Amino acid sequence: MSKATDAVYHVALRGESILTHPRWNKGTAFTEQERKDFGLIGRLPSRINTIDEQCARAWDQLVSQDSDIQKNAFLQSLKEQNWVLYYELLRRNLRELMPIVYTPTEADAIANYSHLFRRPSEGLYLTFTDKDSMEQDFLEVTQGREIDLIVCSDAEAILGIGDQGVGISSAKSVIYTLIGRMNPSKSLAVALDVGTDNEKLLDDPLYVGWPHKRVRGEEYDSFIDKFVELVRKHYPHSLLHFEDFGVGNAQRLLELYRSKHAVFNDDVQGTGAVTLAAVMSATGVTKSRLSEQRYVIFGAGSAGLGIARQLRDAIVKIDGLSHEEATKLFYLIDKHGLIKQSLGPDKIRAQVADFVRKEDEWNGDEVKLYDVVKKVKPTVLVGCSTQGGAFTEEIVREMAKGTERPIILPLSNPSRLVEVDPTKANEWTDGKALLATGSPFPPAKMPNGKDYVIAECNNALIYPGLGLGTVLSRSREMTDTMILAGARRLASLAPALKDPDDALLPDFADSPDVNFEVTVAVAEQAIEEGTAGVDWSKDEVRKRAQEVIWLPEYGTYVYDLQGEK
Ligand SMILES: NC(=O)c1ccc[n+]([C@@H]2O[C@H](COP(=O)([O-])OP(=O)(O)OC[C@H]3O[C@@H](n4cnc5c(N)ncnc54)[C@H](O)[C@@H]3O)[C@@H](O)[C@H]2O)c1
Ligand SMILES: O=C(O)C[C@H](O)C(=O)O
Ligand SMILES: [Mg+2]
Repeated sequence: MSKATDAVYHVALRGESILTHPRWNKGTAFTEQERKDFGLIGRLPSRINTIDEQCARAWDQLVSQDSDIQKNAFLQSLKEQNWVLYYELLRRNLRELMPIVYTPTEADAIANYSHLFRRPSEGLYLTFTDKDSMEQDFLEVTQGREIDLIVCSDAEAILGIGDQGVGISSAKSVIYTLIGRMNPSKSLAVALDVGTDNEKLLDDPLYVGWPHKRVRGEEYDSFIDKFVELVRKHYPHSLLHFEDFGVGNAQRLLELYRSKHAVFNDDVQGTGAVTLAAVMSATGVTKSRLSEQRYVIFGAGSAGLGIARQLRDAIVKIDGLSHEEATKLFYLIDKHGLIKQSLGPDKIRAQVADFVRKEDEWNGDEVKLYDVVKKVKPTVLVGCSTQGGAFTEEIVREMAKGTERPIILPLSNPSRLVEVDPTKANEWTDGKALLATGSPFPPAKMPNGKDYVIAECNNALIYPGLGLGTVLSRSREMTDTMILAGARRLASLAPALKDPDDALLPDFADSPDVNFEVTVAVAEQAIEEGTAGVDWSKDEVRKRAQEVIWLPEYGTYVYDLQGEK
């Protein structure tokens, strides 16, 4: 592992410029020598603090904030001042602070982006009206930087809260550093502002984005294409991560670009991968195979379809069923009920065509979730519908009649949109349900009085590893088999495999080590299948993965006009 503490950095910034640069600022931790060399003596109070003392001070200030959203804003401003302190504070308190910087609080931060706005987030804003100067604007922000990872969003479907216009979220790139231990200088968050159809934002005089209806169709496509081409031209080896695009674009853009560049759609592929790992873990508990399950997926949008495809492909690959046989195990439900032939093309998106059920199996127009559960007797029920409370007591109890250990994964975020509160699902199934949720929830009580830990089945548990494995192996593509390798590695680390009463997935406190393993698995697979741009042995993959780890430690600075800025 790299030891930043021993690292010596040559830095070309002095005085105010180094104190206001979040990558280089150490605040009161600048040493005596550094204060002399960088012109800081008169700019800092005399006492030199350790990182421990700085963390203690920042923690006291953090806990004095009244609400989670204020804590989120405090941490955001800490990030703008001092990356090492920010990431170290989060690293030390990962479990407690993840829900503040990420889901669920991040949903509120994005929804209130314009009102909480103090200064632009570090990152790049590309607005439709400035499309002609896009390359210049892109280079203005990126020039001279080595960038491995670009996280972009057009904010049309932010978690389950819908269209948020220009609410740039650096939360997803923060996770690459926090959990993936990636150097934050090497990632870039990009807001693609193509307008918004959110009337509340359009009517809000304080809205900071482009107050215009969303651009769609060819104009939208050519804007996105221009951006992707810039990424390909200037950062051909980068990973381009798409986040929270609308359902009409997520899968479509992924298919359009995935053979040309290493692109990744987190909501489709990351969610598919983490859910596969959760189901593998749960079927480990029930000692059954993936191909022996009956799957009901409630909400057939980006996440639902990604999950269905990922599970289906794993069944083919691992259990050897044919594509058709595996597809038949799935029942997808969207807002018009079960996806079946009679709904017709208006109500069935092209992407779900594979999963359309035959009409002769079903009567009636719109078949509701309860009726599907009653007839199909699913063993696995997944929620990604944005419909809080949709898995009612009646539905959960009906499911429990048809299977001994119902696997119930209500994945919609943020917390208030969860399809069923896991405590309730546990109660209604007498502690039999195997549960994981998209947002963090407290443990439920088992009938024997023990806690049942609710695993967090959130794509953040795996996407940093999927991304870093792709970047590390210099792959031009993130293939389905690379993703499958990452999901299988994650599943192999599930606590429930050791103790069936334990959580279905590893805790977020362990997520850095878990993602390290995923990174290694993805890179190994890329090398084995020939997608990688390197040819390393397994030992070397592990060694290289360790070498690129970035830790939030200051190191020693030497003032050097030729140094880094
Ligand atoms: N846990 C995770 O890691 C994770 C990852 C991705 C998405 N999600 C969550 O899943 C949810 C969906 O995300 P998405 O990106 O797929 O959004 P999406 O908009 O692409 O999909 C939502 C789907 O739900 C359908 N839907 C709406 N009302 C419904 C109803 N009453 N009954 C059945 N279906 C209905 C919509 O028609 C749409 O197809 C969000 O809440 C999101 O936060 C969780
Ligand atoms: O952002 C998250 O917490 C997970 C996921 O990407 C989502 O859109 O809900
Ligand atoms: Mg998302």
